[in-house]
Amino acid sequence: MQTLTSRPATGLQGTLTVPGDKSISHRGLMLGAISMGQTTLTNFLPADDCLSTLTALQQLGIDINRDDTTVTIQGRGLHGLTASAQPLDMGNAGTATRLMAGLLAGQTFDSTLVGDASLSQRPMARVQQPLATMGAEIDLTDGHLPMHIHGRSLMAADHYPLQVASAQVKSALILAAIQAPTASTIIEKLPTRDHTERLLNAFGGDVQTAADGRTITIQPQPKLQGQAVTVPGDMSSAAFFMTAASIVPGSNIRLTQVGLNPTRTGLLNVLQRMGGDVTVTSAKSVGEPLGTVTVKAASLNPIDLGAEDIPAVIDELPLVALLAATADGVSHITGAEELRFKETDRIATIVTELQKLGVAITEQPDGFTIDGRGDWQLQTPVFDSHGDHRIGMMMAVAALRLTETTTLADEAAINISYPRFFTDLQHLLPTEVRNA
Ligand SMILES: O=C(O)C1=C[C@@H](OP(=O)(O)O)[C@@H](O)[C@H](O)C1
Ligand SMILES: C=C(OP(=O)(O)O)C(=O)O
Repeated sequence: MQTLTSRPATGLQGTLTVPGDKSISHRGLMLGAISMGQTTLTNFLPADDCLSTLTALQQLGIDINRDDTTVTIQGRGLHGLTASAQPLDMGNAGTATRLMAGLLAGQTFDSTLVGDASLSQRPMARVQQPLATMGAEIDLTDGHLPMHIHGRSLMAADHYPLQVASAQVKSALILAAIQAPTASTIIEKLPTRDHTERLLNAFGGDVQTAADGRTITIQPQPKLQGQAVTVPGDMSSAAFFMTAASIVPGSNIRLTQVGLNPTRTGLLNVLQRMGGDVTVTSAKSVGEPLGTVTVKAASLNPIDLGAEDIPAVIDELPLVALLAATADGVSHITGAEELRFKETDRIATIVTELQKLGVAITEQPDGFTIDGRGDWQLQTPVFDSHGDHRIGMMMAVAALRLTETTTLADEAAINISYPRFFTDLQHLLPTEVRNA
């Protein structure tokens, strides 16, 4: 149980560099493993999810060394992985599981993937079914982990239309497609984060997205070469402080080296549309754009988001709910049913936790409606992450608006994506409330 910091007198102040991006850290490890020669990842995210990927790749015979946020991988090429004697434990990481499914489906050996209780409830048929059209043989238990992958030669994907707007499913297919004998084409439902495409091209692959933004062509059997990759700061981690600075009066913060890939900047757009005080300065980028984001407190307007807005803000929707809870008027979030398939059913957990603040939030099948008034009436001071890192951190940000003392149960879940979260938050607080 963690005691949360309540209303800091002068708001959040100062400059912070958030840790490396989780999505890019996973992908950097995997691509390093299947490239020839050495890959170095700088500013790698040493959080539980990425460490699950790192350990799994070691079990698959790859020599990987980590010194805090610097990782060195001795790649063995596209056909250099070897069978693991033990099941691969993917922990809590959906991204690691789905991407590994695509990567391992085309290998010459069998693999078994397991995970924790939350991951074992998450849908895996979404990768099994499209991979099966490429000839993959993957067994699930009722659509869930454990996953048994019978490695075999794959066929190309021929204009495969993705059924869900999911970068994880897209990336699984791309990692399978590079192992096929001929070129593959897949068609996204909506554009989603494109880190796999960018990184594969940086390692010597050839993945092209057509002008429609949805049709992706993958050339087979690339000769991938190890690279030096600097992982940009995680926009999804920066988002907690962007939200905190927006809703805590007096705040003025600067976040540096934040990844600004346009498929990830949905929260910046949301804040701008809500009347937030946000300034973005782009920096020189290598492969992935990055820059500095300055955020000051502002009074916010309500917002409506629909299906096409969702992918670029999918992991920030708990924060969108919190922002909407401070805006004067009714916000509608629709087309976000994917939230039900995350670490928790995030529609349910967002509603449960925000109702503890007295927020007028109503659950919908595909999102929620919030009548924000800003004058919350705390109903219960004990918040719960429900084992979901993003819900826990969202409630720690909410607590910054309150004058009452509150606590967070199951706060360890935060280690999944942001072990340094409370330290970084303290760094932005005026000295008199630090370590309160
Ligand atoms: O590809 C990725 O790295 C991720 C994609 C998203 O999932 P979906 O693509 O399944 O929506 C996101 O929620 C997750 O945190 C990371
Ligand atoms: C949904 C998330 O991650 P994953 O799907 O990789 O578990 C997340 O980080 O919010």
